[in-house]
Amino acid sequence: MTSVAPPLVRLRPVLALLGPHRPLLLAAVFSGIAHHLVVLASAGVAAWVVSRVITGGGDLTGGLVVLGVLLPLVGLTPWLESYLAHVAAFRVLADVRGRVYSAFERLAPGYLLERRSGDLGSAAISDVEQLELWFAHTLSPLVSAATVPLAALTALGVFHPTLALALAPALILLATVPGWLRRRAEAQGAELRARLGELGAEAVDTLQGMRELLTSGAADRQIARFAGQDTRLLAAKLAHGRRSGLEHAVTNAITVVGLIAVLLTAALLVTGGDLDPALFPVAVVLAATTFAPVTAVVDVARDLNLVLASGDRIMTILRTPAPVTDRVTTAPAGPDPRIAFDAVTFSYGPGLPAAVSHTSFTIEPGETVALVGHSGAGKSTCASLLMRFWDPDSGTIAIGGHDIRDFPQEELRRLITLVPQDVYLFNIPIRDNIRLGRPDASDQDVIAAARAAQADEFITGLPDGYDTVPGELGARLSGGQRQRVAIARALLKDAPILIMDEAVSNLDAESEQEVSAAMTQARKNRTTLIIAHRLSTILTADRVVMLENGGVVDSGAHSKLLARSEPYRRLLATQVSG
Ligand SMILES: Nc1ncnc2c1ncn2[C@@H]1O[C@H](COP(=O)(O)OP(=O)(O)OP(=O)(O)O)[C@@H](O)[C@H]1O
Repeated sequence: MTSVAPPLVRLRPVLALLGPHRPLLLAAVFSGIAHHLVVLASAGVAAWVVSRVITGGGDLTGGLVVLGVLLPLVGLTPWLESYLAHVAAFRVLADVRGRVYSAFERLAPGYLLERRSGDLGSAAISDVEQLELWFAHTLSPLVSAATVPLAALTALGVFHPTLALALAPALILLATVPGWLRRRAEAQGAELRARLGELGAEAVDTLQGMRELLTSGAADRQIARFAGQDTRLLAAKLAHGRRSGLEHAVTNAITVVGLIAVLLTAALLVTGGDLDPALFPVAVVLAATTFAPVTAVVDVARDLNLVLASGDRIMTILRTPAPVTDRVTTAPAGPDPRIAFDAVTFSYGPGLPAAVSHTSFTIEPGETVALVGHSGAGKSTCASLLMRFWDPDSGTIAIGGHDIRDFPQEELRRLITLVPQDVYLFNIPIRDNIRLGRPDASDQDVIAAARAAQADEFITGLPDGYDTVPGELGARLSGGQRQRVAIARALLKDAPILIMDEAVSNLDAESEQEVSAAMTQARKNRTTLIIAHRLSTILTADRVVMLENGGVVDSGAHSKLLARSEPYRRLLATQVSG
């Protein structure tokens, strides 16, 4: 990702993420300024005391009392700065993480299909974490770096203006160091974050597809691919490190040259009789202390490119508009679960062919309609449109006579339950997986739903029964078992409309019988749309709607279609299993 906007413009939205935590960070900034001023003052006073001891002159009590007051503050103020800045940063990070997760939900599933999940995971976790550098370690030092040197220059100027003039060039030069290689640094930051995201995505892909990799003998190739990406990440890190090291070296050199300049100037002023010798150590200590906050900022600024890149990646997610938005806040009262597609046309993006074209069909309350068609005919798209994952380009979909856009999405999805083909089980106990759509359901209700879905018997046979954790992606359960858990989930949610995407993969005869019994149970008293791949399912449907190239070619009872439609007979012969 290349960005042409200057860093301050790009950091502004990142700053806005502070939100209600602004006062906390402001308190950290004040503590930071106080810390540097206290260090400056105590170093100055200490140098003054030392020079009085060396020159053997006068009463030290006043200086020692001031030191006695300042020294505890030297310890307290940085602790306070660090504590407050970290509390603010961690709170902001928690907020931003919440906003990124909400954005995932808002953008699902369209945007998520276009991006790799490992890369999105990296944005949600490590990019957000990267912002800590900005909120906890950059903002406060940045303000201190701007204010403290001014105080030191003023003090030196009071001793002798030439001292301030000797220090100023080094300070100004130091402040410009992050700008020297800015473009290169930003490109490196973007590259590094992108490579990290890519590697995360590859790792997730590899783990998810491990079975396929092993069975196709492609594991070695994948390892080589992974190693290739790792090498690219290493190259990006080395480039970042080289530039960062160069900046560090330059910063050190400028600091030393600046100190020598003040030392020499002060020495010349003392020998020329223009500066009180007692002020010599004070001037040198002041100059040395002044560099600390500036170099601290230059040090963190070396990694600011990573913050900018992470901020860009996060803002891209937060700013992407949702594919569907709510236009109402309340749903129509108690709609009949009658579904009507009316001349619906939809394509997945500009320039792409219509996935569904002028499609019209209805499902009466309590009726089961089997949606059939060749692969790519538009069956899943119809189901996605009914759940408003996308809105049609033209035409309407209505439930109980109300356009589905007249329901808030949450209310609409409360009316519908989906049993997908590829059931996703979370790595939490089976009982909580079943409870997903109704978290307040009692254990008895969970068990009743599992019984109705023919799942209770196998669940109670598992080592931990309903407390068994099904493993990542439900890996410890068979396909038929996962489907029955999903049906139990649907039964427990008890929505009036059911969408089922029947599994294409072959289940063994026993599993198939159990899944089909569970499906029959789930369909009772519900308006059901089944994306059907089996004749046995089609036979139990009240009506069949056949799609071809996104449009309805025929609909009616199976027996009638069988008698009158050649495309339907061909479909049954080639695509539908027994
Ligand atoms: N996310 C997407 N982006 C772009 N095109 C898509 C997307 N999903 C589906 N399509 C395209 O839309 C068309 C309809 O796909 P859809 O998944 O609805 O068909 P289907 O009948 O459900 O097929 P299958 O039985 O194979 O699942 C196909 O041409 C497909 O390539």
